[in-house]
Amino acid sequence: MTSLPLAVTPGEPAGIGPDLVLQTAADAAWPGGLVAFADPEALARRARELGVMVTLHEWAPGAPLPSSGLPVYPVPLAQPAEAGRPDGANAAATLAALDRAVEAVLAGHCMGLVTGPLSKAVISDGTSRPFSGHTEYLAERAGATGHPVMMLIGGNLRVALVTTHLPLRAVPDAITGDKVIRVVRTTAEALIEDFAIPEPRILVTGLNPHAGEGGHLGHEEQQIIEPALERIRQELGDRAHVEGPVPGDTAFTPRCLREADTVICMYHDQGLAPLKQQAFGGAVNVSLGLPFVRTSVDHGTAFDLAASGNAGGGSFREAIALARTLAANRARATV
Ligand SMILES: NC(=O)c1ccc[n+]([C@@H]2O[C@H](COP(=O)([O-])OP(=O)(O)OC[C@H]3O[C@@H](n4cnc5c(N)ncnc54)[C@H](O)[C@@H]3O)[C@@H](O)[C@H]2O)c1
Ligand SMILES: N[C@H](C(=O)O)[C@H](O)COP(=O)(O)O
Repeated sequence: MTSLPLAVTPGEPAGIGPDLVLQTAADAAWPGGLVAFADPEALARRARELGVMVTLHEWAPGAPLPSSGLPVYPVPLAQPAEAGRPDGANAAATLAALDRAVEAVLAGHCMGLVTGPLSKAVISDGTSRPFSGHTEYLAERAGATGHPVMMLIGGNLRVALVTTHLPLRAVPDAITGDKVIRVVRTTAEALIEDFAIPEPRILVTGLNPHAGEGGHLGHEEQQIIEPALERIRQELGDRAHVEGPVPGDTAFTPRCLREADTVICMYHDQGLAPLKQQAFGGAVNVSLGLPFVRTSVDHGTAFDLAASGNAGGGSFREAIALARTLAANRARATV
């Protein structure tokens, strides 16, 4: 299993995703083991723009990997990709590349999936289907019965989210007891099985300032989060230690973090702002609770940097390394 390649999708073809894939493949120290699902002509053009030398080899699932260069499963774009100028006409092909990569992973031809950044707006506008993010889309594609959890890992933080890509106004209604329980359960199971952390310590934040201040600043803690945590504590028993709800600011103080393996936050920016402040450019996004390993970068499409050669590849390299570790841990856990 761990000798299989990783499937990689460069993501938005006008963004920096193709740069990261090509620069990684051109690195003399690069040991190989990636297959790109992308338009070979678009990759070749970006390589020329970057001045990067990489030989691209057409690849099909099950075929042997070339001894050097970058294997590519071809997924043609509708229009030539212009660096920094996203084109909705390419949105369907960009999603198709993701679909082919997921199929290759599910069919056992690749050990996991590493995704480059997509623009949710370009995909939504270009395909006329709402696209809120890879996490939600992959869950749908993979037919996961569970509900995948978005976790970002960087610096000394692991942050998981109860709600992900939705308007802030919709967040309180989206936080239900069942959802809190599912997210804590999925996070605990992934920490134990994928990350090999026995008895993980999980800190769960509240939604409101000061975790609701005893009901004076909001009722979600008393009415929803506390009862849900009580139920999941009983379910998990000694397998994990769940604390909370703690105020969202206090959760990120050094003392709290020393006592936690993961912080579960109620909404996107409550968790990702502290994480990106600490580790942007070197952190990894991982989808917990999927039937396969999927990691991604911590940054977006950075249209301003596409084809400039100035896109940092730290997060992409970490995403590849973590995908390999998680795949190896999963393989060990299933023998
Ligand atoms: N994994 C993903 O698919 C993913 C993650 C985050 C954002 N996005 C998408 O990206 C788009 C743009 O989002 P944004 O502008 O908020 O964030 P962004 O990460 O694209 O850009 C924020 C800033 O960081 C810089 N930056 C980003 N990546 C960098 C890198 N590798 N090296 C150096 N500098 C880098 C950019 O130049 C910009 O100044 C949105 O459509 C969003 O949905 C996708
Ligand atoms: N929420 C992520 C971030 O801010 O880094 C990002 O948008 C990617 O999410 P998906 O992996 O679901 O596309």
